[in-house]
Amino acid sequence: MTALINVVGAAIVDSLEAPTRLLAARRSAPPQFAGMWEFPGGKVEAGETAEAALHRELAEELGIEVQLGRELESGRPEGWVLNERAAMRVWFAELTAGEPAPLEDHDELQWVSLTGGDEALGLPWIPADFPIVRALLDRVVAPA
Ligand SMILES: Nc1nc2c([nH]c(=O)n2[C@H]2C[C@H](O)[C@@H](COP(=O)(O)OP(=O)(O)OP(=O)(O)O)O2)c(=O)[nH]1
Repeated sequence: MTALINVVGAAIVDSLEAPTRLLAARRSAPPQFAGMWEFPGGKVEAGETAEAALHRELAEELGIEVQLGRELESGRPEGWVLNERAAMRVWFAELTAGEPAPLEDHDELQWVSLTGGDEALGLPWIPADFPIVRALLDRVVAPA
């Protein structure tokens, strides 16, 4: 059996304390994901912690630094299942430095409302991300 690919993603919100908006990112590559929205992030590299990988990916992709908040629990240590080969852990995050820009892998960024109905769910996310977005909306409405 091949080990799962560990992916990390950030749910970047305007405020960890009282989130009202989420920063979604539209992928520009590879072709099967281009045009779909996702949580910025990427694969954890060998010898790297998940949190360090997320900070690295956010710096590379968006040119930002963040403070990580709590993890969006999936109920499994490996995180949210993306497909038969990969799972993604997702953390809430708040900007601490930089202005997000689509430097790498994305061609558009958009702040979407987490409080005004289903704006976030209206984006064409990568299909595997919809349960994650729904869980995030539930968490924001009813914080743990
Ligand atoms: N970053 C991210 N990847 C996601 C999400 N949903 C989802 O299915 N994926 C998939 C797409 C890819 O198969 C994989 C992550 O790969 P990636 O291309 O972002 O990773 P990376 O930046 O390290 O890229 P590379 O070194 O392989 O080129 O997870 C998501 O919300 N965010």
